[in-house]
Amino acid sequence: MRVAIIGAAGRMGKVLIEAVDEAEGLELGAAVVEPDSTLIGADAGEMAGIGKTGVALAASLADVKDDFDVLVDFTFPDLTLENAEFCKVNGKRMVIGTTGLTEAEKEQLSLAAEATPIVFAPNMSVGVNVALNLLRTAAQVLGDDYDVEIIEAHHRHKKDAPSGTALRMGEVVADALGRDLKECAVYGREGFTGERSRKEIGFETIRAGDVVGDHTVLFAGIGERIEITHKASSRMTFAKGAVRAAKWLEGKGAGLYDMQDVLALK
Ligand SMILES: NC(=O)C1=CN([C@@H]2O[C@H](COP(=O)(O)OP(=O)(O)OC[C@H]3O[C@@H](n4cnc5c(N)ncnc54)[C@H](OP(=O)(O)O)[C@@H]3O)[C@@H](O)[C@H]2O)C=CC1
Ligand SMILES: O=C(O)C1=N[C@H](C(=O)O)C[C@H](O)C1
Repeated sequence: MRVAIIGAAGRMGKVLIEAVDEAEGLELGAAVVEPDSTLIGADAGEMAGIGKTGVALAASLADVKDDFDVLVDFTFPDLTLENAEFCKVNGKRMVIGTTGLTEAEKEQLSLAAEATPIVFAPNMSVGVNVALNLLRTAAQVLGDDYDVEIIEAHHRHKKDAPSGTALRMGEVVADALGRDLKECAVYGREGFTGERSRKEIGFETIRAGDVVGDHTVLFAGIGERIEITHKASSRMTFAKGAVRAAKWLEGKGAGLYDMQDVLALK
């Protein structure tokens, strides 16, 4: 199966090139950088620091249309939606790690997935996806007696907040507690806020240095608290998940899937 990576010179893009190069059964078919990049034409592997791959960095998906079967996209919402339309029209499968999409943008993605199979997940690591199931269990057992707060930390370059993973964690916990996250989420606190309402789910965001991605969900009751924490120490954990998702897509029909489907955790 031939894989194209878009956003190839990005933090995730470079690691994805390495992960695809190492993966059995996958071949790097194309790597796309932004259209004004001075890197166009350079070898993708050399740019990623793994030596020659024989794949030249391209300026657009249209330029490499015949060179891949699956597109791996860790970029930003506008571009991801554009790419999903391209994949829909050209019969390409897709693995999407991009976060920060609005509800309307997610709806647009669902429409593209009616025509082509797409795995879309805010976090491709096995650990986070196992943690989502632990959170569901914890919330079901602890119920409304425990206050829920979600704390996440990422590197200084991250553009969206809270992280896609933190939001997904919030959705899972809210769902298990019979709440709607849109109604009970509180994003940061400042000033004279009054007492905490019992059913809110709080989000706290830290942006600092080179933190790859830390998430903690705190369930705090009277006399005890439980913290479920995941810490990513290398982006390779996300890239390996994306590789797994790309392989899993082979033979799948059109539809919007996530990593819980890929890992059979549903
Ligand atoms: N699901 C998951 O497991 C994970 C998801 N993510 C998400 O992935 C996304 C990307 O993160 P990260 O790699 O850190 O971000 P980066 O900003 O490092 O990467 C994005 C890359 O896309 C490039 N780009 C911009 N426009 C185009 C274009 N038209 N064509 C091709 N490439 C283009 C950018 O180039 P330039 O900088 O020159 O504009 C940049 O190199 C984020 O949404 C992040 O939250 C991250 C890690 C894990
Ligand atoms: O931007 C990042 O770096 C990450 N983004 C994802 C998110 O928003 O949840 C996943 C991971 O934590 C790294």
